[in-house]
Order: sequence, then structure tokens, then C-alpha cells
Amino acid sequence: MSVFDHKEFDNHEEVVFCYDQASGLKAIIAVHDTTMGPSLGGTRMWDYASSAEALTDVLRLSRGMTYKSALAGLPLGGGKAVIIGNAKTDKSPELFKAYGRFVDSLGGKYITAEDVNIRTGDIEIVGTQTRYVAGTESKAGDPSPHTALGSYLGVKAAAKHKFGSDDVKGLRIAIQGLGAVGYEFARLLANDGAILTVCDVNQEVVDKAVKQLGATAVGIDEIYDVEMDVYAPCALGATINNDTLKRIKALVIAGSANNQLATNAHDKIVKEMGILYAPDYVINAGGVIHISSEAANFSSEETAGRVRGIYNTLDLIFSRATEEDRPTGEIADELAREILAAKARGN
Ligand SMILES: NC(=O)c1ccc[n+]([C@@H]2O[C@H](COP(=O)([O-])OP(=O)(O)OC[C@H]3O[C@@H](n4cnc5c(N)ncnc54)[C@H](O)[C@@H]3O)[C@@H](O)[C@H]2O)c1
Repeated sequence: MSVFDHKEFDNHEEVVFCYDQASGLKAIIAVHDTTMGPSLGGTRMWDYASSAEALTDVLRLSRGMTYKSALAGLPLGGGKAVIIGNAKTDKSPELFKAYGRFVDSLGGKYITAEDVNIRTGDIEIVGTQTRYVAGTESKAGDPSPHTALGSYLGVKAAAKHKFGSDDVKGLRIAIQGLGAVGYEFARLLANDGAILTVCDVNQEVVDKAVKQLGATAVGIDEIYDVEMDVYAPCALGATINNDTLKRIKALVIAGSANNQLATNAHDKIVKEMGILYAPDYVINAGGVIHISSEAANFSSEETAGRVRGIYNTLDLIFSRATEEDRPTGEIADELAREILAAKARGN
């Protein structure tokens, strides 16, 4: 089957298959859309069962980056790359150098950064072969605090629409995952008087949240059953699915995780259940805003202002979804397409 007939093909501008025999590199770079600017998106390393699975992932993820950056108001397009391989056994300096040469061959159409299983150290090696890298330790650094801030503001915007006030004091928030983003997100909410229930596979961070944030700890499978106003997925993808929706009692879903909905159909299902869902790529855009500050030369004030803008973007999405009685994810996609169309027309 050709890429053009692939179900996830969405007018991608360029899809590059990268192979380097000496290092064993097998990667796919997908540049989805450069209407707004050069495409930016992380590189993911995953032991895909097949190259077809890798292609599906990179086509879908690169399209998501176009929408994410457009709605975050960034002068950047959407791209993404996947390296096919086992992150524990297949990484080598030669592999990342070979990959860097492929990134460089695109002449700046694609700027790469970290994603799942890729660390800043790996990107530093890529950066020895190309200047089209972002999110390195020596430049923008860790995006997680900005992702946490944007997600916290997203909860406030959702609370305003669902509960009539964006004050989170007294709101019962169930947080799944207390990692780089989740812990800071929890801290911001606890500071405002939210009542937290948390879980993580790492007992150390759970104990810390209990002690420092006054959170209640539950087991990783119990999180779906607790009494909550807001469910905040901050760990895994696809936790909003047919099974968990039978258990989640929240009226708001707002968290930092990527790909929260198991399928696109769950956008409509949560709406019909009366749950207000903050579309994942909108609420967690703080990270890409942070990383793009390097590629787009934003000052730290401008970056922070753009992260704060996530509140207004979600406010707009929630208002339009209510007025038109439509799912929030559908509205977010539509707004992103409107931004791209206006730019293409030169407005
Ligand atoms: N870091 C960013 O700036 C950023 C930006 C956008 C989106 N995201 C998304 O936000 C989520 C969190 O990112 P992060 O950077 O904090 O990652 P992280 O790896 O630092 O934290 C993830 C946490 O989830 C925990 N976890 C794993 N499996 C779990 C389970 N079954 N139940 C509960 N907890 C579990 C881990 O122990 C870890 O503490 C991810 O989905 C990520 O893709 C992160």
C-alpha cells in the first residue's frame, strides 16, 4: 500500500524513510504541514511490531503537532519522527548521528526534540550533525514546568465552564501520575486548596504528595473509582476508554497526558455523558510552547504569556462546544483548521 492510500495520510507534505546500514538506524520523519512555519515535533523511539505500525504512529502524531502548534499560536508547523528500535539496547552515538544527518537533509523543514524514550542527551548527539534541534539541556531545558502550568490553567478554565467558577478550592481532583508534569500540576492545585487523590507506580512520589500536598493515595487501578469532580490523566494514553468510562464519576477530564482518548469516537461519548473534556493537545501545549521558544526566539516573558494563553483557548473551545452542542475535541480540530486556512489565505 502506498503512503497516499494510508488511512492516517492527511495531505502530509513529506514523509522520509531513513535507513543507515552501519548504525542500524531505521526511522521515519513525517512533515505534516508547514503553513505556519517549519515543522517542530519530537522523535519517539519505540520497538514497533512492524514498520506499518511505525508509519501509522508518525502520520497521526505529526498531524497532531500541526494542530497543537496552530492552536498555541506558534509560528511553527507540525512534524514528528519515529526511530524503530529498542531504546534499552539499540541506542548508540552512531545511530543518533546518522539520524541527525537525515534531519539536516531536510534543511530546516523539520526541527526535532525529545519524545517517548528519547532523552536530552540523545538530542545533544543529534545536534552534532544538525542545527535543527530544540529542547536541549543547553538551550530551553525541561519543558515540564510549563506543561504543568498550562494544564493547571486548563483545569481552571474547565471548572469555570462546568462548575461556574475557576476557583479550584474544594474541587476533588484525581491525578493519575506524579512525574515531571504531574507533581508540579498537583502542587499548583494543592496551593489553591484543591482536594487531591493521587496514584503512581512510583511509591516515593506518592508518599511525597501525601506528606507535602496533603493528598490521599490510592492504588493505580483504584483511581478510576474515587469520588472526584475532575479526572486528570498525567501518565498514560488511552485511559479514557469504554471500561474506564463505566467507572469515572468526574464531570471534567483535564490532564497533561498525550492521546488520552482511546479512539476519536470517545470525544463524542464523553460529551454525551455530560463530561467536559479538555482536548489533550490544547491543555498540554505548554511543553511545545516552551521548546519552541528556542526555535522561534521567544523571550521568557513571551513564552510564559503564551502558556497562560492556554486558558483563553480552552475557554473559547468550551464556549463554542456549549453553544453548538458539539464535542470539544471536534471544536479544537476545527479551530486549528480555521487558523491554518486563514494563514494559507494570507490573513
Ligand atoms: N513533559 C512534558 O513537558 C509533556 C508535554 C506534553 C505532554 N506530556 C505528557 O504528559 C504525561 C506525563 O509526562 P511526564 O513528562 O510527567 O512523564 P514522566 O515520565 O515524568 O511521568 C509519568 C509518571 O507516570 C507514572 N506512571 C506510569 N504508569 C502509571 C500508571 N499505570 N498509573 C499511574 N502512574 C503511572 C510514572 O511512574 C511517572 O511518575 C505523558 O503522557 C506525556 O506524554 C508531557
